[in-house]
Amino acid sequence: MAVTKRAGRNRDGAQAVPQGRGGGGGGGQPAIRKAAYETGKKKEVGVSDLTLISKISNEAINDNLKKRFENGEIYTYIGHVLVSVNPFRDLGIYTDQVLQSYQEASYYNMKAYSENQCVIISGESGAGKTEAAKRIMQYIANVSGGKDNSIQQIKEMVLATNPLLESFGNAKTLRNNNSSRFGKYLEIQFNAQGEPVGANVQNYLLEKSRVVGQIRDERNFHIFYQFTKGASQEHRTNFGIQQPSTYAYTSKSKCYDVAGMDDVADFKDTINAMSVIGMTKPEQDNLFRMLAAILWLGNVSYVEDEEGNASVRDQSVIDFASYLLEVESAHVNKALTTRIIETSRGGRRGSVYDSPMNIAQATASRDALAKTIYTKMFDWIVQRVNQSLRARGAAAHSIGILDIYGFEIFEKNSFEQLCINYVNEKLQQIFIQLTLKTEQEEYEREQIQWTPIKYFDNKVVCELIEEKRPPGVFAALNDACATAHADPGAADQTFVSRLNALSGNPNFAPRQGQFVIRHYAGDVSYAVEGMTDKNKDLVTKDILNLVAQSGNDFVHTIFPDEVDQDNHRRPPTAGDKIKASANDLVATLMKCTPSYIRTIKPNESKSPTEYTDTNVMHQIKYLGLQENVRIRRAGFAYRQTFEKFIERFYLLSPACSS
Ligand SMILES: Nc1ncnc2c1ncn2[C@@H]1O[C@H](COP(=O)(O)OP(=O)(O)OP(=O)(O)O)[C@@H](O)[C@H]1O
Repeated sequence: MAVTKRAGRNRDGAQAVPQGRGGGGGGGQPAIRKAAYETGKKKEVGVSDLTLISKISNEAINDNLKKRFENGEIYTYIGHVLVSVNPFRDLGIYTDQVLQSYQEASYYNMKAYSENQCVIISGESGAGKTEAAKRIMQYIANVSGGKDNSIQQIKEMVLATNPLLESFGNAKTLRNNNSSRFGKYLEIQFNAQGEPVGANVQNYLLEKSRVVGQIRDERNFHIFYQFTKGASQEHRTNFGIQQPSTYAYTSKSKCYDVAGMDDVADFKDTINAMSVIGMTKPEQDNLFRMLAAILWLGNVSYVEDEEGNASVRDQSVIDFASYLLEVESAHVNKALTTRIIETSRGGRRGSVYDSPMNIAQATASRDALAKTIYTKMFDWIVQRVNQSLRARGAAAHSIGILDIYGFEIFEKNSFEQLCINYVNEKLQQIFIQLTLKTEQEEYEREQIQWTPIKYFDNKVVCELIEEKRPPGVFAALNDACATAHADPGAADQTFVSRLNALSGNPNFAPRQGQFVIRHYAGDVSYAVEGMTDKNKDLVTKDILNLVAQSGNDFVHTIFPDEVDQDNHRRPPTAGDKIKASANDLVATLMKCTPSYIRTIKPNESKSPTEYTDTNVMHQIKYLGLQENVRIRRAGFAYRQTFEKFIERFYLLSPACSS
């Protein structure tokens, strides 16, 4: 957490005089102000700020973090950057009393300097980003005053977004039992007195493929288990809800429970969070009805008829899904076994007819419907949260907290990992730009004597993925989607041939059916199969026709006026969307004063005692901590524009004393 122990010296805990070289500050802003002295009784283990270590090396940083970790000290600074090592246990340090004794840099700076702030939390999957984000929210709620009812209500709602969005957007993965499968930028708006008056959530790319399948020992989104285990009798009767083993979408990976997680209790928290946010019972029922529809759609299976076409195995399953979606069962049957084909002649539209699908195509179309409903529902939840959190009164400033899915490498990596890792590259790029690059450039510009400190600039990897010309990975994918039309296998092949153009790139290597990207955090091998299909991300005409016939108002709400499919301009692909939102995010973050939290995962076993040197060393290296320490140590601890310096310290001038 970007929080420092409050110093005893000044009333507000601020250090009145700028330090000399080599301490806190940095990033061009006095982001975190360090304590003048430790007020706690505990003896400091190692150094609490890595700029103070005697010798700068990856090994020395590791030794220091390890010593502190083993002593229950998970937070260590590098000037204004906070390094946090996941303790995998409750340290009992987040009590109200402890929170009150701390001073969080972004909140303080927002009030003191009237600047919008952002906290960028990064680190690999399971390193502790979401927990850190929650602690910051808890801290802000704790110290931001406001006895007023509406302020209290905003605080409660902001905190309630966590259990709600986690239920629908988090899942157990091999790397993390509560892994965020979507990205989130929460912006809390404050009035001139520093009281929260509203908030806004921006969500990024939900991993929707998880709705219809998970690998062994992973689960679907938490909500599916919460609902099936904890549903009320009313929902069980009306929506046909049984235990998770009943449904293909929650039983294929044979993983129903997560150690330390109580789905039934969590379900109560989810419902409670919905109520706090202001979701009415009918609104909640709408969501549960859609969840039930998804679960029952997953149970639709097919047999092959004499012509090799897919035919529904058990009509009663379709009938029940149709009842939930409020669509005639014949329409669902048709949408899941045939597809609309449109002929064109000489660029003109020809005739339209239904073509039967084989089992693989029918299964894909069933899954597409389930995934689409879930994504639309998730977007609706975020919108609904934003509607309730709309600012009451004038917002003067804001603090944004970015908690995005962490960098991940699995045995098999697909389009989802490419997008997740791409966003992580973009965040690393911001960190490099603002902490390693700009500062050195500034010294050079101001002709301050400076020995350049080398670091790996991952800009080249961002370009490899996102450049239009020469075409990067996303452009190659788009190109393949545009040229190879309906057959996904052919599109994947075209993609492979387009990728060949990248083979000279040192951060790229084509492999048989795969390609490797040398990311800042490690080499990842991506499987080509299915990538173009995922990139296309089309809501098919068949699905749109189906939902258009629904008698359920909520279905129409989540599928508002869909893209005009007759418009022949290519709709944005999933790659286009993630690229655009990642670049918007970067632009938003660049407008704020940043604080950074670099989270570290000490072991793979999620053990509270194990500290695996090789794992941590790898993270220390790719996070660029050593370079960060070098620059912070050699650079000026306090760097501020003259205007802001005056604004902050004019009272100390003798000229102001009379
Ligand atoms: N400060 C902390 N105190 C106690 N436990 C923690 C702390 N931070 C993380 N954990 C434990 O580690 C788990 C993983 O942390 P978290 O979900 O925050 O990781 P993440 O970086 O957000 O991962 P992902 O990218 O997969 O979403 C938590 O569920 C919790 O059990």
